[in-house]
Amino acid sequence: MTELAFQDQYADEYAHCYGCGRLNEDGMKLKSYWDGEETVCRFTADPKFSGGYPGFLYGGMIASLMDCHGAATAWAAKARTVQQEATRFVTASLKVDFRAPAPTNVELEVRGKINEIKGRKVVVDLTLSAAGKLCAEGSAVMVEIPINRQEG
Ligand SMILES: CCCCCCCCCCCCCCCC(=O)SCCNC(=O)CCNC(=O)[C@H](O)C(C)(C)COP(=O)(O)OP(=O)(O)OC[C@H]1O[C@@H](n2cnc3c(N)ncnc32)[C@H](O)[C@@H]1OP(=O)(O)O
Repeated sequence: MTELAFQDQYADEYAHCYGCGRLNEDGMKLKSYWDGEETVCRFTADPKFSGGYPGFLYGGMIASLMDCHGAATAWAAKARTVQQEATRFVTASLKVDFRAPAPTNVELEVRGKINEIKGRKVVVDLTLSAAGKLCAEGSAVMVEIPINRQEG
């Protein structure tokens, strides 16, 4: 049986994100999974996402990968620990330290680790590596959308 990605378990109304929404035809459709107590997302960036120098990814894309994987990790952590269906997490805060250039055309590995779960808030520690080399690290504060939020 193939494991379902976290993002593929979001309700349809939460599945339109450019980064990871399965229903966004133009998006990147990032997929995140458990790997023991950590989570992992793998993505190879097309050279069209280069930064100022050919062959290396622009910083906004690095942040975007960490952001979407962080939101998905928060969702999965809530589902696993509280054992209740989560709605969808949005990013309240994202901090990224860029440690080394990240290449395009090379599989990148984004990893998440739960730092804190408190009420609707989940804090996720994140890294992004290429071929085992750390390129970026940071953390995200993710907040779950209350069920009635969409109704105003
Ligand atoms: C976008 C929403 C539309 C909703 C209507 C329709 C929804 C339809 C589905 C949409 C699905 C979209 C999915 C998109 C996924 C992305 O792309 S995220 C995009 C970027 N992020 C955003 O646009 C979020 C904009 N910000 C917000 O909506 C609100 O500020 C937030 C994040 C929901 C938080 O507001 P809140 O619900 O009033 O929560 P609040 O009680 O203030 O804080 C909860 C906890 O988080 C902490 N916290 C809050 N902000 C911060 C911060 N900046 N730094 C550190 N800690 C913080 C608080 O301190 C608190 O912690 P504790 O005191 O409990 O320890």
